[in-house]
Amino acid sequence: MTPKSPSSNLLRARRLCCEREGRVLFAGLDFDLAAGQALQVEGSNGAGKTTLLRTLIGSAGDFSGEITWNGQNYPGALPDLRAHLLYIGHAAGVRRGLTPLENLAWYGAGRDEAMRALEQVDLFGFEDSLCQQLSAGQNRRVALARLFLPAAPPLWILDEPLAALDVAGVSGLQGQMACHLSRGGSILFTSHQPVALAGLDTLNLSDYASPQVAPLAEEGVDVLA
Ligand SMILES: Nc1ncnc2c1ncn2[C@@H]1O[C@H](COP(=O)(O)OP(=O)(O)OP(=O)(O)O)[C@@H](O)[C@H]1O
Repeated sequence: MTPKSPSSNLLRARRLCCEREGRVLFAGLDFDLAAGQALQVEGSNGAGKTTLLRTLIGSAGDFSGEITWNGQNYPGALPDLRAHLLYIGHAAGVRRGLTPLENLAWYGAGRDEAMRALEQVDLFGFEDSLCQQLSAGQNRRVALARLFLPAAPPLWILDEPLAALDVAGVSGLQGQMACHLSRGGSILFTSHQPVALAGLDTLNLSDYASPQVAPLAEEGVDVLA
């Protein structure tokens, strides 16, 4: 197989619609994510941000519309997408019975590169502590340390990466995101906080929300005041 240049990496959605429990979360959603581009998915609680991300990584197959990766349609594109993807979900994917070093080793990192990544997220001295003994913010930093490994894949999909981080943590992560973009990587992420990234594009799910059918106050139907 001929290796693709970073500039050929492109995630694209057209007329994307997701529905949960009979409720349309978003419909008619279009976006392109190219190499070197960052896209922040915005929307209120329950708008469907996590659902969108899980759909894009192939964990939720119930959607209508079209998603392509490098020109190939889902679900056929998913094996190649996953080979180029680093996904950090809401739950961060940290194995709490392991140490930070062991967590990074699970993702294939050698000790030296894992130590360097843990230093970057200010976890030096905690590398051998069990994650279950670390704070919420420190566990988030363990998850985010994967972004600081030299072999980090080109496409990052991150669900609330800034959650639980202190000011220095936010600043360090923003710096690493900028560095990734400058190397031709791409990032799609959610955040309820503003993120300082040059050239950041936004995708607000409220622009794609369908009007919901209001409950009818029919005779014999109880409607809460
Ligand atoms: N597997 C599922 N089964 C049923 N309903 C679901 C499922 N996944 C999500 N939902 C519903 O879809 C809606 C959107 O959820 P989602 O987690 O995508 O929102 P969000 O925009 O990420 O919210 P938040 O900002 O609070 O994290 C919610 O009402 C949720 O209950």
